Amino acid sequence: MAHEILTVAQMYSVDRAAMQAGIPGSLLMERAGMAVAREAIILCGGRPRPVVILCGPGNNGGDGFVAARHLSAAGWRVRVGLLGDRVALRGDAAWAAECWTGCVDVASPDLLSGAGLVIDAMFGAGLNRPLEGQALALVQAMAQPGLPVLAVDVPSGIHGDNGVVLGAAPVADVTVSFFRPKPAHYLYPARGHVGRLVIADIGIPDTVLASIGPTIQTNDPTLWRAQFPRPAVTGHKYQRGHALILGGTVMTGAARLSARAALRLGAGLVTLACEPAAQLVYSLSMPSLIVQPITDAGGFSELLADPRRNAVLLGPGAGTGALLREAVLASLRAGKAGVLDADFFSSFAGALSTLRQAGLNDRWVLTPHEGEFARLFGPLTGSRLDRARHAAAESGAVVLLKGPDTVIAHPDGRVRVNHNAPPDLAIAGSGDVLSGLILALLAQGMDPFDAASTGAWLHGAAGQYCGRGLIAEDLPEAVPAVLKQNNL
Ligand SMILES: NC(=O)C1=CN([C@@H]2O[C@H](COP(=O)(O)OP(=O)(O)OC[C@H]3O[C@@H](n4cnc5c(N)ncnc54)[C@H](OP(=O)(O)O)[C@@H]3O)[C@@H](O)[C@H]2O)[C@@H](O)CC1
Ligand SMILES: Nc1ncnc2c1ncn2[C@@H]1O[C@H](COP(=O)(O)OP(=O)(O)O)[C@@H](O)[C@H]1O
Ligand SMILES: [K+]
Repeated sequence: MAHEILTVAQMYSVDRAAMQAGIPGSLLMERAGMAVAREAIILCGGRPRPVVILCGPGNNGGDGFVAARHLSAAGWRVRVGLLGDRVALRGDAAWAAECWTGCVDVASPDLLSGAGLVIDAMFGAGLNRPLEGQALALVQAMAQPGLPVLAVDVPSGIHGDNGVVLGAAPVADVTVSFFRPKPAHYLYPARGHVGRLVIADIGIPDTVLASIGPTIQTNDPTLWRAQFPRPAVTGHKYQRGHALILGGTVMTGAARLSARAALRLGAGLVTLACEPAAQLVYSLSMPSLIVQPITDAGGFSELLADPRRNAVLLGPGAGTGALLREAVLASLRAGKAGVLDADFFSSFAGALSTLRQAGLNDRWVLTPHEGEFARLFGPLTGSRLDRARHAAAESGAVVLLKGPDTVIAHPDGRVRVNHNAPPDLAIAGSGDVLSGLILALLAQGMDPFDAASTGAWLHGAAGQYCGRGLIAEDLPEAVPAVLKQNNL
């Protein structure tokens, strides 16, 4: 299964490389339009419906003309509406329009009356400004209840790279794109407009990717299955890593959730360090948890001195006092691997250089949600993907930017987009479970970028497994079933 996501610029390079390899652009367009026609037939259960195809002035419109020809040949009643002037069509789009022998109307909202399906072939990769005028009116007209929409490449109005809606965009039932997906197919808000995504093979050989060097991937077990830690037959607990968590005194639920997740995902031992006032809460919560009372950061440093304690989680429920700050700096200086989450971001707001000086590097995973992200990194611009990548480069650490489209970025520029998380995960404590999952994988020696990817995916899978009504406590308990289900 292919995991690459290509930016619009990379897709244009792919196009050029395919043509240099001797595949004419018109052939690519022919196959693209055929794929669109095929998916329209599937969408309508094989029963022809009156279809309106709205074609734009570029090659996206060209795909529409090809689809029109194939649907018409299959016995469908096809009306084509063109946005712009027919004589202004160029290149392959002009060729595709010439091959269409039916009539071509001026694209207008009236055309849609009586339609059983609309194919949106107005703008794809070439969208370069917000929709207005007639294009905007057409998108608004597509929002009729009960009118299915099939989008070609991307719903018109969606920018392929950043997932932003420029003005307006239809909410498609199906989007048919070609060769590889674009970032917008996975990033919100665009993802909410894409519907079912079909990536059609239009005969571009995978070999063209060698010269492109894609850096963005969709997150999936095939990327990290081979690195997933499994207990050795003759292994003992110390070979499965010893995770260390700093627990707070007031919000004790957070660190308990993290600890539970770390234990469930196979960390050999989990120690939770806390002030004596909270010791009983933690001790009584989980018999398998080791609880170590500490009175200050010196006590935490003593725990760090044991090299077997190889992975540290700092932040969930930890409060924003001196203890957390000093524990973070001591852990970085000690050269541990770990996860920095939750209260860590308030404690180190705008203090990236302090963290870097203390030794923040790619053994560490930062797991902010949008608000926490802005606290540490400031108001960065660009897509979530751009911002996570920028933050990873700036911090030197792996950055996992949480959300329905969690983005995981490595400082070397690699990025993965997670896409299996159900909205049921948007609940208190859910992020604490995620950081505990990643901690367990780091403790077991997994590469931090893979650990973050694996943690995000398992978190999404656990959310799906529990379904509606889940609470954060359910997620660690779902881990054994999810591992079994996925043969991990
Ligand atoms: N391998 C591949 O990738 C393959 C790609 N293929 C297809 O090619 C598509 C890309 O084609 P493309 O480059 O011609 O761009 P496209 O999306 O048609 O738009 C450009 C036109 O829109 C105009 N325009 C832009 N924004 C506008 C706005 N807001 N409002 C109004 N006008 C606006 C812009 O006008 P201008 O900026 O010049 O004024 C220009 O005329 C791609 O999405 C896929 O469907 C397949 O055929 C096969 C293989
Ligand atoms: N709409 C959503 N769909 C899917 N996952 C979501 C959605 N909203 C949040 N999440 C996930 O839920 C978790 C919430 O984490 P966070 O905000 O840190 O919660 P908490 O601090 O209460 O633990 C993150 O893993 C995030 O990716
Ligand atoms: K489109």
